Amino acid sequence: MSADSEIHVLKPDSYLNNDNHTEKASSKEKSPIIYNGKIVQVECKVRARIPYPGGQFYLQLYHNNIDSKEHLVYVFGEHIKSKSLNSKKQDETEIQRKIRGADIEHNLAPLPSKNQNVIPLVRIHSECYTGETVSSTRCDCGYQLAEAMRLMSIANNGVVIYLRQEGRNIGLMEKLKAYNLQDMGHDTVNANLLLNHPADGRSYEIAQAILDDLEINEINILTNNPDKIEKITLNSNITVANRIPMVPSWWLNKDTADHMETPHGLVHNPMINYDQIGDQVSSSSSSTTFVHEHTSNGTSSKEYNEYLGYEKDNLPGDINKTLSEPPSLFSSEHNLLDLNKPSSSSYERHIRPTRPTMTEADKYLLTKALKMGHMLDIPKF
Ligand SMILES: Nc1nc2c(ncn2[C@@H]2O[C@H](COP(=O)(O)OP(=O)(O)OP(=O)(O)O)[C@@H](O)[C@H]2O)c(=O)[nH]1
Repeated sequence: MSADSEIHVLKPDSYLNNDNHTEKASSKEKSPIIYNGKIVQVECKVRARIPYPGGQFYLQLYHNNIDSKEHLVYVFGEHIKSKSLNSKKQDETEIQRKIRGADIEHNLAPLPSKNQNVIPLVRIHSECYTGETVSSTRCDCGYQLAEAMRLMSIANNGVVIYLRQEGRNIGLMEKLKAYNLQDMGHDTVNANLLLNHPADGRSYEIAQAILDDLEINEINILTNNPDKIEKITLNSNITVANRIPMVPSWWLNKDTADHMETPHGLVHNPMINYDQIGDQVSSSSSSTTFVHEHTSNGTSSKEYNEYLGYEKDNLPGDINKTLSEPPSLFSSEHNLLDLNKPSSSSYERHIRPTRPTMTEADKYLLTKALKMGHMLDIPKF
């Protein structure tokens, strides 16, 4: 079942047209958020104003009782407040409160009064050092973050929950190994499986607790990932009012513009034999498992691999077999930045131009659509 069958889908532009805004529903009764039998608790330790090329937002740093990571939140809009940040601490002086950023308002931008009752845009984003900091063009993470921030800045009503789940929670070291496996011809899913990691090992209880801390219980979510929608609403009082697709800008050129008009599902592309790709995804409550090795009629997903430019079937299996075979490197792509121009900010760098040919990021996106069930229609290349 597609998440879109239950959730209204909005195009980013239509969200920003105030006529399509949905008013906040009254809050429902709350139940505690549980992870491994433990009630999840989060606390916003500090909040600070961040000026950036798209405007200003508040960066909030959280601690929690589940892991030792410092999860972050980017708040767009003065009206979104943290309960834990602003709660009174024992023996705290006024200056100490100010240094934590409690109760401080900077009047970041004039807030259109009607936005205050509107369901906020929410992006639950997993850390991607490679895509966001060193601008790897092997994924769309940097673009997604920049685009989410752009939309929230315009709406002046949104929250990025930035979870420190590098590499879909396998960590940077394992992710770099996965990068090497991708250079040997595997896609991002198979690379994880070959390293004995789940294709996607993330869960979202901490994000649920952060939303609760922000007193947000109804969201307009920016995602293509049905698993994320399912997990953020699981056993919680959070409801998703609308989904705003995160279609990469370079998939929205004139040749591909019509793909947004199609319902979720794959646009017919003569280069792919969809019948032979078979069932792409089946979900379990703990992790997502992928059905891709063979289709129900026994044929392999060879066409899928060929389409993406992978040389062989390259299905998860014996890692020694992988290592005994010579790496097949993709051609490198250095045409995204004009190196003769002054260096642009990472925000600008991720707003990428239209691309005529299939890149490594396109292959990553196709793998997400074809093997991970992401709700992305495929343009013609
Ligand atoms: N293991 C692994 N993780 C990756 C790779 N490329 C990006 N990531 C991680 O994938 C996460 C983002 O997941 P995606 O599947 O791209 O997107 P999503 O968050 O599930 O879905 P959207 O909400 O639609 O963006 C981040 O934590 C990235 O670090 C890769 O090649 N291997």
